[in-house]
Amino acid sequence: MTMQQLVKRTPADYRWIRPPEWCPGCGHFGVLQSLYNAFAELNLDPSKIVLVSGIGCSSRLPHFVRTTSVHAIHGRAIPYALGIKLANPSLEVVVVGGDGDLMAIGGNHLLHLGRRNVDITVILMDNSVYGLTRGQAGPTLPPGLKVKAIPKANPQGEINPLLLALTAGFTFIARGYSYDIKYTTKLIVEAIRHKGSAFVQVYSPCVTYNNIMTREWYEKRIYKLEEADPSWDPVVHDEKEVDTKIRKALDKIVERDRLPLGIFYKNELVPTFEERYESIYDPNYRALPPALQPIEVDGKPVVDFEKLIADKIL
Ligand SMILES: Cc1ncc(C[n+]2csc(CCOP(=O)(O)OP(=O)(O)O)c2C)c(N)n1
Ligand code: SF4
Ligand SMILES: [Mg+2]
Repeated sequence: MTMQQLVKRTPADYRWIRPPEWCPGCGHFGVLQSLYNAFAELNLDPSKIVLVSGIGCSSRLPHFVRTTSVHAIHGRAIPYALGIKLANPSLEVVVVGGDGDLMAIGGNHLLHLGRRNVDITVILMDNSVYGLTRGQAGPTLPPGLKVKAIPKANPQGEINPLLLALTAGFTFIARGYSYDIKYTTKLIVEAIRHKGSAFVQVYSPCVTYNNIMTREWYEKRIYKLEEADPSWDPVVHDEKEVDTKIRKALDKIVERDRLPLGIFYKNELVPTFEERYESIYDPNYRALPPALQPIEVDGKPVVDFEKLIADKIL
């Protein structure tokens, strides 16, 4: 057993000295606490976690956590996360962001993470508005709702993030609720443990700008899949079960009047991108990933750029 494994960390070990700067009561506090709890439960070494975000109130979260982090540009957290994970697959890479960041400007990147099944966890802090820029309609705001900052009812249709993630190919799909920290912690733990791309949508109300989808609004609608159906089993145990499990997940994901929470789908039988890359391109990829390879010897680059240019590889 290594020294790292002997250390038993607590949620406080992941708290950064800078206190969160969100409005009192904001749902994002619950996601932050759930993340501290999940990291502690998994006893992750803070220096091996990389949190990546874009721009938004939600995307400020990495500032409040004692890990390596990248507060990137709006909508581009996933490409940064992909680069980090592929350069050093031993890192635990977690993306956090809002519905604006991950579903609107960054929606395309989400699709391509799913189909690649890179071992990254994405946590969507969903409040259906652009909190940081004062409450405009976000892509998950249902049509017909009139939140504070828009002049009339929302004329646009909404994105169902779980439907998008499932069809994109994410192999772990779950939904939590930020004021239920214990439950959200459990989902985040499972998502990080999962081998492959994991997506967790957390309903995380904006108490300042979303005056419709409030705590009361959610608490009238949410329920837990496994409480409603004790036989609920989202795990694909055999490849023959894939279609049936996807259909069962879809049935629940499209519910609108009631909002199910829990794990909808989990399939670890799909190889990750890292596994495929290793078997097709480089059997030493994970043992000696790009981030651990020397880039120079005695001040000279290891790579012969002249040759690469001559070979038309660059
Ligand atoms: C390229 C670009 N376009 C637009 C913006 C303005 N902007 C900043 S945050 C944001 C959306 C934030 O909403 P969300 O991701 O849902 O986070 P929340 O604040 O609700 O937690 C927008 C549109 C920007 N910073 N950069
Ligand atoms: S504006 Fe909304 S999302 Fe942003 S901190 Fe305040 S309550 Fe939270
Ligand atoms: Mg938002």
